[in-house]
Amino acid sequence: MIPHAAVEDADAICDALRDRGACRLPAFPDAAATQALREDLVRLRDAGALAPAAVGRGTGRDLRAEIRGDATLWLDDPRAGAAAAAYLASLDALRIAINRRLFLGADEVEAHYAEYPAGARYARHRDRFRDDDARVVSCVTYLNPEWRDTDGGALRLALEGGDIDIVPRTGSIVFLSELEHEVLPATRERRSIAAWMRRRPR
Ligand SMILES: O=C(O)CCC(=O)C(=O)O
Ligand SMILES: [Fe+2]
Repeated sequence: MIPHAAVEDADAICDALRDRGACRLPAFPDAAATQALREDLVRLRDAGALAPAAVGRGTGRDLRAEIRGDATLWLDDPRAGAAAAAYLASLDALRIAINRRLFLGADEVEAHYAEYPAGARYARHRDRFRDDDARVVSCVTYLNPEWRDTDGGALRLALEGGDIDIVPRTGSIVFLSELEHEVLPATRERRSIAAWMRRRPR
């Protein structure tokens, strides 16, 4: 089991990150914000603003849908709506609260909308690159209120003691960016925000 916490309860979130490497935030963002984010993502998708995500970095960057099949847009893109700005602000407040307790040195947040078409996946990976330890905490927010357990698309997170599958319905999960995880294919479109608390490049 991954501990659950309210986004305001930074002590509980940090205890869970320290003890288990992960914490669920089932009510973050609230239902109205979730709806607004979902509508913003669908609007952007319909406007053709999402682009297929690449894997690797620098000269190793490549489009490989068999490894990673989502399409994304950064929330700080000028085309993103007011809901995206509000989400980034609440995530930054969470970053400050976590940083104060765990001394992670995370200076900023970054986040992108993601849409996985039916059948798309993201193979097992870490969000923290081998040659770059900028990302310290990952936060994934799900925008699929109507999701059924049988729709697939779980986030499979490798915790000490074994893998845990998270159903991508609503709410968020925060976890240490060094943990391995993967997105399993779903039978329908899967919408989310992937966000990171990171060290500023120096
Ligand atoms: O959508 C998810 O559940 C996880 C996405 C992910 O691992 C990533 O974008 O790095
Ligand atoms: Fe990831």
